[in-house]
Amino acid sequence: MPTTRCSAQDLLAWRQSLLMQGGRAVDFDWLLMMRGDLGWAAMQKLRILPESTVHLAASLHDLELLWHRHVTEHVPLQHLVGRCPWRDVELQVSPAALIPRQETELLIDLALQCLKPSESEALPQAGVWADLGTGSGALAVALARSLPGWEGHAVDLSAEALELARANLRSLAPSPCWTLHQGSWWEPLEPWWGTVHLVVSNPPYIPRVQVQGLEPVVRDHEPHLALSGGDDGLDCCRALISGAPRALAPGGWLLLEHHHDQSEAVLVLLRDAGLEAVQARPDLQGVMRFALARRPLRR
Ligand SMILES: C[S@@+](CC[C@H](N)C(=O)[O-])C[C@H]1O[C@@H](n2cnc3c(N)ncnc32)[C@H](O)[C@@H]1O
Repeated sequence: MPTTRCSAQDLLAWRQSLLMQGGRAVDFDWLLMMRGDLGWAAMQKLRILPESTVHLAASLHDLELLWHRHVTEHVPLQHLVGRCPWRDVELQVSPAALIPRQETELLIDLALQCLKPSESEALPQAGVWADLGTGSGALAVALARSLPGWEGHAVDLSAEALELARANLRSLAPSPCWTLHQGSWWEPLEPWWGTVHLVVSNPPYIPRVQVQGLEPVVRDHEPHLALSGGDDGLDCCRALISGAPRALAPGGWLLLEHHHDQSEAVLVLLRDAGLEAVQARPDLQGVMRFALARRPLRR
């Protein structure tokens, strides 16, 4: 593969000239890291030691072509490099599924906290988890790695997304503790209804009319099946919550990600479904983006 060797100041001047075409510096530096293998520390060194020599794992020409496609056709950089760092892994990504978002990483921390409310407790050794609307398989990969003794189920309506999830699970969580299912939300898990201890879902939650107003990098390149949540954005949350009391095991947890302005509505849906310990949780900006609840132990 062609590589590049040049001075730090030449690289910075080249970077500046490409940023004049458009796009964000933070995205350009992400491309340098993911395709050029130029880490954060090396990036800082460019400015401190402008005379130093830099090695990139790609040619400047290749990087220019990728940046040009990103700026002119709004192709997500993750699609151009085919990979995306997420939690402690690097996932394969493609137009078949949503690019996993950083905020969704928190859903895993929240889920593990539900299973292990205090530091002194251990995670349960066995159980059943499900990731409904798995997309690239990001959440399923994280659960399979965190809960190795558990049985896992990842569901999606999209066959293409499931193929991507399969590739990620095979390479990042190779133990045979997970199964993929094509179908709608709880429906393919009917044989397991009443036995699922932990369910995570980042469903499509954008109100239909807002989808057309999204940035082209999202609207034109990510599957609309992963984005639109119906007229008010809550159709998928309603389906997930209404099935939860039957499908969860007694005491089992449901954790959902939702849009920035849906917290109250989702909490009401969870309470109305008869779930208990209903709580909202914020993202790193302090915005309530997650909701959790559990099935009561006794009815
Ligand atoms: C917002 S994406 C989330 C993907 C992945 N979990 C993540 O966090 O990156 C929502 C996913 O739900 C899937 N989906 C949409 N409708 C569905 C349905 N009725 N049943 C199952 N999955 C569905 C989409 O195909 C998409 O992969």
